[in-house]
This record gives sequence, C-alpha cells and structure tokens, in this order.
Amino acid sequence: MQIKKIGILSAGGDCPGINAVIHAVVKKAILDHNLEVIGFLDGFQGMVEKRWRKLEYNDVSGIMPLGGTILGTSNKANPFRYPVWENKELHFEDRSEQVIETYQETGIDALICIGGDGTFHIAQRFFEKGLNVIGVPKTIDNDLNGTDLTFGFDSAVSVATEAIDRIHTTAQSHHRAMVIEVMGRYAGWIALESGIAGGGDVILIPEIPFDMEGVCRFLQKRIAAGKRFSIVVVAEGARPKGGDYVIQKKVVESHDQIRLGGISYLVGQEIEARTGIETRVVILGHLQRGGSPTAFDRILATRFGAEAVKLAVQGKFGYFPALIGQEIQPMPIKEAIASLKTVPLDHPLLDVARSMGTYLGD
Ligand SMILES: Nc1ncnc2c1ncn2[C@@H]1O[C@H](COP(=O)(O)OP(=O)(O)O)[C@@H](O)[C@H]1O
Ligand SMILES: O=P(O)(O)OC[C@H]1O[C@](O)(COP(=O)(O)O)[C@@H](O)[C@@H]1O
Ligand SMILES: [Mg+2]
Repeated sequence: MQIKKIGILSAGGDCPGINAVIHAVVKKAILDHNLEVIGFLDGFQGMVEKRWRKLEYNDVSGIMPLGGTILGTSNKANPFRYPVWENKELHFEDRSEQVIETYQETGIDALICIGGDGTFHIAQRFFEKGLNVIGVPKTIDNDLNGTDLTFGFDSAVSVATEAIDRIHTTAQSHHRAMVIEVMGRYAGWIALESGIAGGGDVILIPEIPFDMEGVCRFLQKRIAAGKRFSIVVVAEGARPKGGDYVIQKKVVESHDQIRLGGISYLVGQEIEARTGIETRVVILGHLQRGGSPTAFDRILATRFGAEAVKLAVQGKFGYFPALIGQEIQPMPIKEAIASLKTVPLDHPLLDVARSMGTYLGD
C-alpha cells in the first residue's frame, strides 16, 4: 500500500523534544515521500472533537528548540473512557468510534502518536481496531519499556542537575541540608541520574523504600566528618519503608488519578526534628518538563521522528522506533506497555552512586 497522507498527535504529559519530533516527521514526510501531513490538536481530544490543522513545511520552521508541543496535548482524553462533565457530574463515555470516524474522514493512511505508556495503551487499542498506528516514545520519566531511552529525559536530568548545582552553593554557605524533589512517579531515573550528576549525598527513589532513621544517621555522620551541608535528592514517588506515596491532588478524569508531590517536606521535617540540622526544601515540579530540549534530546527526537515516517511508509503499523544501544530499531507498541521500566535493583548506576559515598536510603 502506498501511503499519501499521515496524521500526527502528541498526548500525555508534554516534554522537551516533542516539537523536534513534529519537525522531523513533517520534513521527512514532505521531502522524502511527498506526503500530506495533518496535526490533531490536544492529543486524542482533537480526534474526538475533530480539530486538526494541516502541517506544511514552513509550519515547522524554527520549532526544533521550542519546549512543549505546537499541537497541544491532553493527559485526560482517553477516547475509550472519555471524561464528560454534565451538571458538575463526571461520567465516562466510549468515544473511540469518533476517533475512527475522524481518521476516515480526514483520509489519513497512518497516525503517528507521540506519547508515553498511557498514550501507547490507547494507540495499541486503535491498532487492534484496524487503524494504522505508529508510536513515538516520549516521557521525562524514562519509564517506557522496550527502549533504552525516551526523549525528554535528558532535558529533565539537565534541568534537575543545574538546579542541584545552584542549591549546592546556598547549602554550603548556610551549612544546611537541602532536600530537592524531582519528578518520577514510579521510576527513579531522574532522581538517580541528576543525583549522581549533581553530587547528591542522599538519593531516594521509588524502587528503594527508604529508612528515615538511616538518612538522619547518614547526615549526622557527614557533620561528624566535617561536612557542614548535605544535598538530598528525592523522587516524588519515593516512600519511607512501610509508608505510602505523598499525594498532592487527585485528577478524577485521569486513568492514574494521583498526582504526587510533597515527600520532600516530610523528609525535610523529619531531618530537622530528628537531627536539629537546619533544612530547606525545593520542589522542581513542572520546571523539569518545560523549556528547550538538550542537543541530545533534539537528535534523539529527530531520529525517532524520521524513523516513524519510515515505519509508516513501510507499513510497519503497531510499532514504534526504539533506541537499543546506539541503534534505532522497530519495536512492537505492545512491548512498551507490557510493564513499566523502573530502576532494576542491580542497575550499575546504583553501585556507582554507592561508590561515590551516596546513601540510597536502604
Ligand atoms: N493503562 C492505561 N490504559 C489505558 N489508558 C491509559 C492508561 N494509562 C493512561 N491512560 C490514558 O492515556 C492518556 C495519557 O496518559 P498519561 O500517563 O497521562 O500520558 P503518557 O502517554 O505520557 O503516559 C490519558 O488519557 C490516560 O487516561
Ligand atoms: O502534568 P501533571 O498532570 O501534573 O502530571 C505530572 C506527572 O507527569 C510526569 O511529569 C510525566 O509523566 P508522563 O510521562 O506519564 O506524562 C510525571 O513525572 C509526573 O508525576
Ligand atoms: Mg504515563
């Protein structure tokens, strides 16, 4: 089958590099294959509501360094369980047929879905319903299976590392403990990598429930050794042993309703109460998802975008381009959603951190 027209959408949480993917998809589609490209607005919401725009070559000029997504996104619009508010009451409806209608009406031959695990769940269901779906893996959390990396992660780690560097100097001046909370709901990749890069003294990740007493003992030992400040990097999904996640709010329309945030306050309060060390807390939050992608992410996003077009032209539907080692390889979307890619307890970076004298809370 020779394809003539493709659609593209970005769904789930935004991250630096989505525009670099759109840039690559549109350029390659037009230059190499003379395809027509349309972009659906706000993820699957745009397909349900029939909102899209044509993407011409000039529309993507200069968007590579821009954060966010020029198409908009939504992390609530699951067409199979679409949130509908009526008289302040929420109920869910199956709007998947509207997506299929939009797909047919627009005359696209393939749909490129940029997203993470949630988006890929939806994409896989549409693939099983007969749509020609191609995925492009994104998430700052780097928790998507089947690919060594997702774009957005390197940018988030860079932002977090710079923040830790800045916090280091004020921690040092005031002889304080500083607790820095980074994103990572169920996977501690951002905390682990930015913690190592920023020289964190303690790194707490969701995969290793932490011992609060151990953290306090460690900080006191540092003081006894003449180190008058400490940096504690904590993932938002980290939990004390026997304890639970700290939930900031619930987003009722979401598949995973909980939004985490605030574990750093608990850790900071406990440090101060148990050791008397003056402590301050910083939550980086959505800062880590905004702004310009790093050069690494721009290149990875460009490679993914170009490969996604290639997969569409080859008719390799139900697949996404994955980074395996240095190579981009086609991977079934199914593979990516089989499980979440958390930090394995035997991961070499954990050993590296320990060898630097970092305490991991266990
Ligand atoms: N396991 C799942 N099965 C089906 N839909 C899901 C699942 N997880 C999330 N979703 C839906 O996918 C969409 C995007 O999910 P989200 O996790 O926010 O983004 P991402 O694609 O970045 O992982 C949301 O509409 C959400 O309701
Ligand atoms: O933007 P929201 O709805 O507050 O979501 C916050 C969550 O999204 C993330 O930034 C990224 O998650 P996704 O990759 O699933 O989009 C998480 O680290 C964080 O817990
Ligand atoms: Mg997700």
